[in-house]
Amino acid sequence: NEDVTKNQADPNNWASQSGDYSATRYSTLDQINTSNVADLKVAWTFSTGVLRGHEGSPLVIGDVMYLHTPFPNIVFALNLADEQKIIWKYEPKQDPSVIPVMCCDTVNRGLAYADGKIILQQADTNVVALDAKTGKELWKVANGDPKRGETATNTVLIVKDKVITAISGAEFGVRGYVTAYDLNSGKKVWRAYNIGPDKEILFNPEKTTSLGKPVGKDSSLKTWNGDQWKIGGGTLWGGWSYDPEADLFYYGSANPSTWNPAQRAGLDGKPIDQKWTMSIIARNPDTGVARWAYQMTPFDEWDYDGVNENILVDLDIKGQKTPALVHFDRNGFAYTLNRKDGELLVAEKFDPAVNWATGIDMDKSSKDYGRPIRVAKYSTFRDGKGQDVNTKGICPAALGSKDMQPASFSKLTGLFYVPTNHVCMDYEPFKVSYTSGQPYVGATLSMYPAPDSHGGMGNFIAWDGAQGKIVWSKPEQFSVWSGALTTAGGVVFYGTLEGYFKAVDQKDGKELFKFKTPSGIISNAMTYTHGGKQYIGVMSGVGGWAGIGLAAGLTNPTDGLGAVGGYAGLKQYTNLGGTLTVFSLP
Ligand SMILES: O=C(O)c1cc(C(=O)O)c2c(n1)C(=O)C(=O)c1cc(C(=O)O)[nH]c1-2
Repeated sequence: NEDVTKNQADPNNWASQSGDYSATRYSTLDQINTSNVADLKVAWTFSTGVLRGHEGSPLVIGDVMYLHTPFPNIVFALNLADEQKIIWKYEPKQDPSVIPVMCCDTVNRGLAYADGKIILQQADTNVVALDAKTGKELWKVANGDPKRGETATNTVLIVKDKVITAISGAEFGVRGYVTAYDLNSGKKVWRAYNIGPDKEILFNPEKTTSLGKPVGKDSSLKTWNGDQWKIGGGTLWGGWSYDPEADLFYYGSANPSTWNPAQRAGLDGKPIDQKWTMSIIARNPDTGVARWAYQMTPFDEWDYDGVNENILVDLDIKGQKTPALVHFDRNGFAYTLNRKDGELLVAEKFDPAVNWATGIDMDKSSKDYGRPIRVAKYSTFRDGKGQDVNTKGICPAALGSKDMQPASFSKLTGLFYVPTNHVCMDYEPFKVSYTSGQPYVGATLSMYPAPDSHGGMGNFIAWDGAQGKIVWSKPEQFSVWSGALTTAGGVVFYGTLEGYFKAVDQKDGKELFKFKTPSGIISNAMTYTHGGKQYIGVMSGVGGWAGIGLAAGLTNPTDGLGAVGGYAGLKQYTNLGGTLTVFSLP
């Protein structure tokens, strides 16, 4: 979309959730830099009036900031040229019965802007286009049905005249799909499922490839036992990216359901892949047809959803400039692929705790090429005997070495800055039956800091995507559940679950600034200018999966799929909130 490209190219704006189509979250602004960031002061704050987890970030287009909230998904337009006065406020009417159908808090990952329209996807899956000037509703379309377990938390991707969007609910047996709507009318253009028959997943058996080979007929169907695929999960709710040159957009798919692997084994009782869950998929935005796909975790046994963002940068790999895609997966491996054809280039652990696999098979002649090399004792399937057995000490935990919190790529250093988790788990699968719209999980979990390490549950790291190596690592007490921002000022910004907003040096991870905001931070740092002055913004509001205990008032340690016990210590540091804090130099 030309308007999106134009707005993204102007660093005075923060024009889309990921900053640019490549999802680098890098800004060329440098007024605030390593030598003066310690002097940052709060310029202004804004209370959203909503508690629970605040994800995503505000957008800034020219003089206007557009701000969203978790359920009920209120949208504010604030006039930056007139003391942040509220220009308009949009409050959708949503049935609160959607709240218990959301797996991991009532979060929303933010708005999109194009051609004078603000696009919001509400928790109840309604996609709404608002007139950016007036907040008037232009069109509205239901992308799913919460009664079937379908909800929404994602931002949308706008490419050309299409609004591309996702669906959540793999913990409710929802079969995931990606849908394109016409930006001007809201009319549905195409829908592609991630699992099922070829004509529904829009895979071309001869032309869609995986690791360089055509996927062949029924590439998904033949990896499922019977009809399980119909309630098989593989939703998508993470970050998007788009390569205009290849004309491909990229996303990852979530876990197969249920979480009890014994219920998903093949007819012969052996593991089967459950394609295309846990996969990165590259599709054409006009037709939805897949160009390539790569599955990170075949036959998932741990809930290592593959939905994390895919960052598109050109990297020097073995002396060759390569159009790369870099992905930090929940399973603890960072993958570098060729984004044009899906060739696998690098796959290495970015979390030293990872123990469920020793590595990824990189031998092109091996029948297991591209597949994880598993460690039997951390299997929760155990040759079919894992049901009702508590497998202990699996690293990472189900929420992965990294969850939805997006990383950033700095053009200054050529490195990736990654908010990570450092958490392990015990996982006990049990038999569960499917009822439409009800949880379909089938596992009891407990979570704890990675043992024999620094005692904390997170690290903020710098990563070399060409070498597949950690450059530096900064320990954090809790998982870093906030998205990173890098700038040409040499600084990288992120927030912590305790509520600190931090600035560190891209070179060595040295902490240059920190400020305790009113609540834990799970949103993404952003930057913009107004009146020639650079500002840095971040929302606080604890929640998400890691903060679900506080957000939903849960205290039983195994509630919140094990996160309540794991992050119980958070309540000593912070409380619910919903505030935007904007910083500037004095
Ligand atoms: O499978 C799904 O459909 C689904 C949806 C969501 C979501 O929409 O927030 C999460 C997850 N899974 C999930 O596995 C997960 O770790 C997670 C973390 C969060 C969060 O916002 O903190 N959401 C979700």
